[in-house]
Amino acid sequence: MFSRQVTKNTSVLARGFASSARANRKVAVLGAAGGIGQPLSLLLKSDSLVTGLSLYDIRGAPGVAADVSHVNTNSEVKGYEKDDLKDALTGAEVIIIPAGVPRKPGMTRDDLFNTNASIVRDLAEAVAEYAPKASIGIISNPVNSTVPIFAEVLKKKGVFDEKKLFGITTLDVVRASRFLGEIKKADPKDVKVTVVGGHSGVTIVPLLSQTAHGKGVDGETYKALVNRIQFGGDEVVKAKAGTGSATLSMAYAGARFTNSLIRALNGETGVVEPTFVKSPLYESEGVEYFASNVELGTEGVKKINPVGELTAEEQELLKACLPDLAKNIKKGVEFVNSA
Ligand SMILES: NC(=O)C1=CN([C@@H]2O[C@H](COP(=O)(O)OP(=O)(O)OC[C@H]3O[C@@H](n4cnc5c(N)ncnc54)[C@H](O)[C@@H]3O)[C@@H](O)[C@H]2O)C=CC1
Ligand SMILES: O=C([O-])CC(=O)C(=O)O
Repeated sequence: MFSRQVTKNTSVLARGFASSARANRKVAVLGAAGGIGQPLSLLLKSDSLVTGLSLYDIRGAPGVAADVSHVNTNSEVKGYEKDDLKDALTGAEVIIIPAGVPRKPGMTRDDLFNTNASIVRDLAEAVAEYAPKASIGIISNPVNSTVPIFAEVLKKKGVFDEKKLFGITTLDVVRASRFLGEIKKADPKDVKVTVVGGHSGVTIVPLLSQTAHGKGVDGETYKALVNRIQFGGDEVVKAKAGTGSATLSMAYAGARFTNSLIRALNGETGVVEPTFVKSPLYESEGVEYFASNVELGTEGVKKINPVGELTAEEQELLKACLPDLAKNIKKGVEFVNSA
């Protein structure tokens, strides 16, 4: 099902996602009853690498758990709500977080900060207490700020491991692959696009020159494609007309990321996913977190790949990205430390 950046992968239906040497992983989803949480939980239930599924939401997760638990795969599913966060998190090795409000038309992701920052902070406090060694994937927006918020809370609690905290930016490469495939009339599974930076507007930097299919795209077509990749989320927000943002494609992207992470944790080598992590790449320019292709391993982040060679246009895109990204990161860091 998942066409991935670097390693091979085939149909989930054919093999229940990829198999791996040691398949024994409990995954917790926080925000499991939401627009993303429900289809993500279903996809994780169909992933043979997920042996336990712990579904938590402030409301509704036991119902979702009862529903997906009837899917005839081997994993155990349990649902938790309200104050049951401790039980939901205990023993979780991977925690995926789509908790928080989505955008409405006219809003930026940063407009979600006021509501989602405190949701993510509170969940980070619980994770620090009940699952401090877990690998954590953050979906909640604004990702450029929620990842630093999560990190600052874990630092305060003395349990921050930069190898184990990931902002999930997979949807950007999923979109880029699909949109470029449409233009080149190619099967998206053969179209791999590297996307770096952050996860909002101009902080999303597609590197089309680094893929064979992207090389010939220029002029207005290039500009329109870059814009569509950067603002793909807005396309969905507008089409949903006030009822939310991308949920199904995000669930697909989140399940792909989780599957890659588990395969790497289980010892598979050569697993590479784009993800927003604590990164040295632009630290000297005040950007402490940055998405690029990251090789995953048994401890989480194994190797952060550099962005590679950029065209003049891509250098301009990166120039526009860095100051915005630095601002978003600072806002997250200050939210925790000025409280
Ligand atoms: N990283 C990415 O690429 C993407 C991120 N998103 C973001 O994902 C988030 C969720 O989006 P949707 O699922 O569409 O929203 P939704 O409103 O449908 O679901 C959110 C769920 O979070 C739950 N929730 C709220 N506070 C909680 C808490 N303290 N603990 C546990 N659960 C809590 C709600 O009860 C609700 O069920 C939004 O912030 C959205 O912007 C959306 C699409 C892509
Ligand atoms: O656009 C949004 O608000 C949701 C999101 O992050 C995306 O779809 O990429």
